[in-house]
Amino acid sequence: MNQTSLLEKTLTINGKSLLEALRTDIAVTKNETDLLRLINSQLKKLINFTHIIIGVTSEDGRMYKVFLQDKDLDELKSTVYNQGILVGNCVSDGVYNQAVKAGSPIVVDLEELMTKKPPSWIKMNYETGAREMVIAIQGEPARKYNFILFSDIKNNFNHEALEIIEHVACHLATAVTKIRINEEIQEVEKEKSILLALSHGMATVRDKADLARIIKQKIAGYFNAVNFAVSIISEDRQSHSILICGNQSGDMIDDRPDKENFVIDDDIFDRVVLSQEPLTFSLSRLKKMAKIPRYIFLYDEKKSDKLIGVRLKAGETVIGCVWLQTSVNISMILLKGVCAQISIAVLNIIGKEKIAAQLEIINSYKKQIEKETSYVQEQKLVHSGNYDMIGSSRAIKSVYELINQVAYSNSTVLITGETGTGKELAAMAIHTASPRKNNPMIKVNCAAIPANLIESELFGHEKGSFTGAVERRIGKFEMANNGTLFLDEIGEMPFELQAKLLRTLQEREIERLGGNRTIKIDVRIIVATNRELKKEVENGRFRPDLYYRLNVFPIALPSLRERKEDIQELAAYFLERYNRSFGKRLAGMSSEVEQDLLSYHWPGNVRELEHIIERSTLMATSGVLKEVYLPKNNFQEKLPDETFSFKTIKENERDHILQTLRRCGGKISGTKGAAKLLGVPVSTLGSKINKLNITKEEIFQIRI
Ligand SMILES: Nc1ncnc2c1ncn2[C@@H]1O[C@H](COP(=O)(O)OP(=O)(O)OP(=O)(O)O)[C@@H](O)[C@H]1O
Repeated sequence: MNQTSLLEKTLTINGKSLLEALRTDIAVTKNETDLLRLINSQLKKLINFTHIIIGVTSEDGRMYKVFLQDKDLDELKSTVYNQGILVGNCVSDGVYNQAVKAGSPIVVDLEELMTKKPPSWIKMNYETGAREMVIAIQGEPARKYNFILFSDIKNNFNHEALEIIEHVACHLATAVTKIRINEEIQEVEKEKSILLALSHGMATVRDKADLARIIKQKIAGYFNAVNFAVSIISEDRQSHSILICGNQSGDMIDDRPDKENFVIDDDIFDRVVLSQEPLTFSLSRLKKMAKIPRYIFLYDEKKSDKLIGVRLKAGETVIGCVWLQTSVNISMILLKGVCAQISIAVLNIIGKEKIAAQLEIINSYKKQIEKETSYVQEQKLVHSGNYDMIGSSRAIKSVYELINQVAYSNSTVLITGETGTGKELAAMAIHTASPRKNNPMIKVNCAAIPANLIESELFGHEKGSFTGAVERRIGKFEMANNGTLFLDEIGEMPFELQAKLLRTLQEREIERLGGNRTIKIDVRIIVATNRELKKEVENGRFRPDLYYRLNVFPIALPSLRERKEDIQELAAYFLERYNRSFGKRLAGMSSEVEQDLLSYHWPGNVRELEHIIERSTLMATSGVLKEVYLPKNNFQEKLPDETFSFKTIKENERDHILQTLRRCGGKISGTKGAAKLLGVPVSTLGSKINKLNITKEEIFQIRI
């Protein structure tokens, strides 16, 4: 009779072998709970023991850790205990390896072991009252199970008990293997269903918020994520930034840190990017590094010390990483599967954002081009308008000659003359007589643009080249390409910019602000000023080299005082023009008016003449122009620029109505009323007075 049958015989109760019953029950055990129940109900009938631990070695055979323990033992559920026994112990701790070496169950006297240096889990058991234990090892070398039974009395485990333990351990090992396989199958099924649910969710991801929501709902809880982040690598691959981050309970913080770019210069990020497998880091250790990468501070090690990094790949390219801070052991296979799906979603988001950004750029270009086209058209319109140069005096004729001489060439022209003498008109005449006439003439008034903006106005800028440069903008030089650039009031050009302008004129190429490529330009330059540039040079306000570069072909426009013989012709020309635009039918002007015009000294030159005729035409009723409104005491009056102020037609209309009302003593209707004089119905004048807000005080307060 062999040993087992002997045992079975001894342990037979009511004709039934307890061992046989246990063996059969163990064989059909499906899960951990059943197995524990069995151990408590049946094994304890065969052997006297307080509790049991079933452990398993790691795949590499270097560690062993708890697979199952007697749940009744509350004292052993303390964190410290679990940390020791659950995380794992080294197989060469002096206890485990001794049992392996023995080849059969060994009894360990815990009191004696406590005098040496026992593993912490033994200490913990001793503290709960255990004084003796049996350790039995079973299974393949790569996957060994250990069964540890404790007793609170010494010499509890006799020879017979050891035999039973050895015998039962063999069956328990089979049962545990089965349970573990079952659990693994269940785990794989669960992982599959998670991945399936995730893939359904991922298919709906359109943006960061969607991805954050899906991760929070479907993954973060499963991985018990204290923190979860997805970071993406920049296009130049020099930095990475957080796309989304959050945790299972709190909201996924969507945009918070993504503005921050972390330069890829640390070992941690590099290691994750290079590793095929997820990498686990200890946060407390990372935070002891000499140079801690800033993104590591997103994770508070007090919540959990474990940070797992997994790379996200699109084809062969690593596009970012997933960071998972968790306190539990997670399936790395599942994590990799999850990350594969996150990669697709991230790629979609980045792609969409990129397309959106490109669309935005295209739209802004479109808008800019539309703006620029309309500007150019406007410019063309102005310059192709029938604004002939009027005058047949010798002085102006010599100007025409110069214009004709220079127009066909590409030479730079410097037009000088008092304000309103027709410098811009002359520039236009040069352009329209030149081979460039079908291309734009672009005007820049150097005095009208703030000094700090002239450079970008002339040369353009790239997006972000300075605060406020929210979009790329081409400059006037580029706009005028193949045409003419008219720099009015060149004397106002900031000194610092004069050198750059000189360089551009010499090299015929420009570089946009913030740009890094030079752009060839073919532009004819015409500049104008009412200052004496030579004097500006002498006073150090204008660069002499630029002055000489501009002064290639000077044209000096005569003042109207110097060509009085043109006044009549010009006045008739303007009268005709404003007759048309105001719908008037003035046949001409009286000889008194002609005389008045001739005797005036015209500090504002042709512009002033034009405005006076415009105003007088507006005020005239019918017949001939009998009166012109010249400034009083004009001969002694101040400098031209100070005397003349531009007015809109509306302002002129207001002034005119006001003056008429004053002359009529505020009378609106009747033969001597303002309405009659102005040639409008009384009701029209009444509503105009209201609209233009002309008050009684204004009418009566001021005497003309
Ligand atoms: N010879 C001319 N024939 C017809 N109109 C003229 C003549 N000269 C000037 N004008 C008109 O006078 C006005 C002022 O002319 P323009 O703007 O060319 O002068 P400017 O010398 O450039 O003035 P500023 O120095 O103030 O810029 C314009 O409306 C223009 O059409």
